[in-house]
Amino acid sequence: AAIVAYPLYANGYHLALGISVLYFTILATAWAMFSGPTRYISLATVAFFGLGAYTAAALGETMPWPVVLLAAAGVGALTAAITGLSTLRLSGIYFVIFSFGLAELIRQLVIWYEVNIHRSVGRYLFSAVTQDILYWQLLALAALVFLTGSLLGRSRYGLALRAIGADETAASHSGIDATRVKLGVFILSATFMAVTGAVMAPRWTYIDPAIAFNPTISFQVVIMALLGGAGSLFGPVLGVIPLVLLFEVLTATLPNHFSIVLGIIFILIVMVLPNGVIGLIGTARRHIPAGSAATIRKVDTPLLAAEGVSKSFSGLRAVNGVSFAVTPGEILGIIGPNGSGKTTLLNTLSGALAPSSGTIRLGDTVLNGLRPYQIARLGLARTFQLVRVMPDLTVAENVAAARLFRGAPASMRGSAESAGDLLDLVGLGAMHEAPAGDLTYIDQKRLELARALALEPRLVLLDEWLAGLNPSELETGIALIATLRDRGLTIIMVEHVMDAIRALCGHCIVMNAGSVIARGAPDEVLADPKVIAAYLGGDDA
Ligand SMILES: Nc1ncnc2c1ncn2[C@@H]1O[C@H](COP(=O)(O)OP(=O)(O)OP(=O)(O)O)[C@@H](O)[C@H]1O
Repeated sequence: AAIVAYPLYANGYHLALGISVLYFTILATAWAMFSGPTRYISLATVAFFGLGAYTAAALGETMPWPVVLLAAAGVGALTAAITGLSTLRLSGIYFVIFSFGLAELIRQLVIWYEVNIHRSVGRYLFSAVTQDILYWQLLALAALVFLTGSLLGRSRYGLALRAIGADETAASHSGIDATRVKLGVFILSATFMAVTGAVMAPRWTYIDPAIAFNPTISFQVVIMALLGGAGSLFGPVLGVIPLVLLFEVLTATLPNHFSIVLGIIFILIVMVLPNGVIGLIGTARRHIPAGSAATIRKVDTPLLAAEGVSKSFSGLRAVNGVSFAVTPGEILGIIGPNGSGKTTLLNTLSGALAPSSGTIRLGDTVLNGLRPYQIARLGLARTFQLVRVMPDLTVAENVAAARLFRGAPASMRGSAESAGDLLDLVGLGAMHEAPAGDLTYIDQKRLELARALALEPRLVLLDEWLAGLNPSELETGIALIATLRDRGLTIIMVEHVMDAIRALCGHCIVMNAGSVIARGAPDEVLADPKVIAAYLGGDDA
């Protein structure tokens, strides 16, 4: 009530401060909605904010205010969709540079438009909006951004975003369409920024590109979100309040050194408070969204067939015309010396690499040209030779991430129980709430398997899943794979542990220099002189 009634008892200066707190709260929360979980550090905030302000300046005097706000939302969303589609494949520093460049590009385009079409660089916006009304509009928008952030965090998209931030490759192979999820939330976040710009526009009366597209706004928003903690919904607001007050003091006392102080504050925050103030208070309770129940289905139709699959890397033919088929319930072994193309072959099956030629079919579906998340959703799961878990997510969340986009959502309880069943199955029953990054190497491998199984796969690709296990762990691991086969799961395993190949595989193929040199029962192929020669000539000798 005190916050809502604030304009009634605050003086003009305090109301202006309240407005600054509110608009930075919206911008920082909207920024953290996308950049917090994905860790794509965007400096494009002011691009959307400025577009919103300009939309209001252009339409504000001729159209009803709700229509102006809707138009600003539309312009922000459309710009985010166009730029996001082309650039959200970038990550790390490339994305940061792009986002900074985007703000400058849009500023230059607006200047060009104003000079050449509108024939005047600035615009006046005379509106009946008083400071009180502006404050209440921002308050309503802040409530909406928190509500949206809360719903997003609870939805499967919230966990999907965090999975993408933790390991985008693993997320894609768990059935998450990373590009679409990132784009959707980028657009949502940009829409809030644009509407904030429109709501703020009447405050200035006169708007020109230097005001509306002031790059300092983007940096301030990043600093505020990081100080508070970009990883949680209410983190950014904890950074906004002290920094708005500090910037107020700095602008009054050190107007010429403002940028230097801003830079120093930024460095201090990153060094001293990498997880923000909220990180000091404690990790916010995380939510495991609903997924579909994970049970392993028995399938009777022929499963995977590769015909003449090749993959070349700039002249090197890593996989050369490989053909094989896997029948349901079978474990196919792929063996061969180091560098013979086994992992590359698995990568073509799972969509991580597009084959240069040949056809791969899962059931009746041709997999060529499909993206990893599409193949994962068809029921082809995988583990990685170099283990890939999503380290900041808990063990249970890692498993839940793989169920987000499989089938109809189940109730929260049903979902959690099935995650528990899977974790029990792989021997991680007691570790649900542990961060995956804290697990031992072996336990991370188990978690990868549980995550693969959470996709309800028809086929699982295991890339040296048994490597590095001690003899008793190996025995347990072999028994676990046998259990999965007995439940009807089909498995392709690349393995150097020959005892496991003998114990588990009905058939195997032997690769050397990209080609299949032998195929058949393990004992037969391992006695084949060609195979012995390949191993003796290879790095394993
Ligand atoms: N992305 C890539 N770019 C260029 N060459 C690659 C790439 N990936 C693999 N190769 C090359 O392709 C060949 C096959 O590699 P691959 O990793 O598939 O072999 P492997 O049989 O899985 O080996 P290992 O048993 O050591 O894992 C190697 O010569 C490797 O250097």
